[in-house]
Amino acid sequence: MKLSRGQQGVTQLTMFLHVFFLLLVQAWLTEIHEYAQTDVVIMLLGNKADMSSERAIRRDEGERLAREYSVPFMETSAKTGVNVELAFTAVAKELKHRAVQHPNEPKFQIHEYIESQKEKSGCCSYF
Ligand SMILES: Nc1nc2c(ncn2[C@@H]2O[C@H](COP(=O)(O)OP(=O)(O)OP(=O)(O)O)[C@@H](O)[C@H]2O)c(=O)[nH]1
Repeated sequence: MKLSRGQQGVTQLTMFLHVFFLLLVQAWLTEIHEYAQTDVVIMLLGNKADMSSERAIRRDEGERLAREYSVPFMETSAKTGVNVELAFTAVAKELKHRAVQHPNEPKFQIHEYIESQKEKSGCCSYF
């Protein structure tokens, strides 16, 4: 199939933005690891999950980044609300457990919590 110059331009721009966004997320995660306090809670969210065909970063790429930086990953949608509450609840629970951890209590596992609570409707989480 032969693409017109306009189509080629759009394809090149899409590829450029794709690489740009991936590098941007990597840079953010690197900076957080480098400069934030060691006890900071980091979570990678892929928003606009309802627009799966138009996403800038694919789910498997989000999962790969999350694995690389050892952070939980979920896809969310501000439009449908999928996994939005869970993202906040998971971070809140992690912070609460850190603040009031009792010696005999098992450590709160944010990844397991997300796995058990996430909405399955075409969405995901990964650690
Ligand atoms: N369909 C859909 N639209 C969204 C979602 N989240 C935000 N938007 C819309 O995307 C547009 C940009 O949203 P902003 O919150 O301003 O985000 P931004 O970071 O400034 O811009 P983006 O690069 O588009 O994310 C607005 O029109 C929002 O209503 C989502 O989960 N699903």
